[in-house]
Amino acid sequence: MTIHSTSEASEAYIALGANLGDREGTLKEALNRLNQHAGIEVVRCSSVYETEPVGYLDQPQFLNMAAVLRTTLAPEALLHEMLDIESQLGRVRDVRYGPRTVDLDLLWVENQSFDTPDLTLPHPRMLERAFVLIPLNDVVPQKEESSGLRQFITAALQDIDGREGIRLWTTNVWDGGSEHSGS
Ligand SMILES: Nc1ncnc2c1ncn2[C@@H]1O[C@H](COP(=O)(O)OP(=O)(O)OP(=O)(O)O)[C@@H](O)[C@H]1O
Ligand SMILES: Nc1nc2c(c(=O)[nH]1)N=C(CO)CN2
Repeated sequence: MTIHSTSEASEAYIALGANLGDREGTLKEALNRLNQHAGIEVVRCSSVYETEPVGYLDQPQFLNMAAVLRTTLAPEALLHEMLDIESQLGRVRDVRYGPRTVDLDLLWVENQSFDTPDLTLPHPRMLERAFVLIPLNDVVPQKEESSGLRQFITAALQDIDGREGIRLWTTNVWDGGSEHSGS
């Protein structure tokens, strides 16, 4: 049986990236669409950073950011909504690690781990990628001892090669959007 929602809300951390079209506008629209879902509230956003492409190099620079959601959706259902929003915003999957109008990755959900063909949680590559870690560091509380996420980030930040290829784009990308439709 698949559980689509739970009555208790959980905190979920996501990464957003975009390197085609109106990158900043698409990131805002992805946040609006998440927040419009009755089971999802966007609680906090990082700054937006412009980053050099990693992995597949022959593509435009990305804008990357992270956000904290509160959600009553189970992780599989949340990922389903995120993939749906990627498609609505013109994401086409062709080149692995290649250009995209928007990429939404589910990084971490409190007290949850998954290892299925469709969902791995925590996200297996999040601690290797400065374009994920630096925005995530903005939104994870400095003194969060319970989940362990803060300790993982602090340790991983010490292992990455500084902030080369990562520039601040804007500190304030999202104004809260239109009303959240949940209670
Ligand atoms: N934690 C997760 N967050 C997002 N997608 C995930 C996760 N775990 C598994 N997936 C699966 O990965 C698939 C491919 O995702 P996607 O095309 O965005 O990968 P990518 O962005 O090119 O690479 P990467 O996963 O390294 O960021 C999705 O269809 C999804 O089912
Ligand atoms: N700078 C940067 N490089 C990438 C990114 C991204 O979001 N930012 N996403 C990728 C596919 O997951 C591959 N490479």
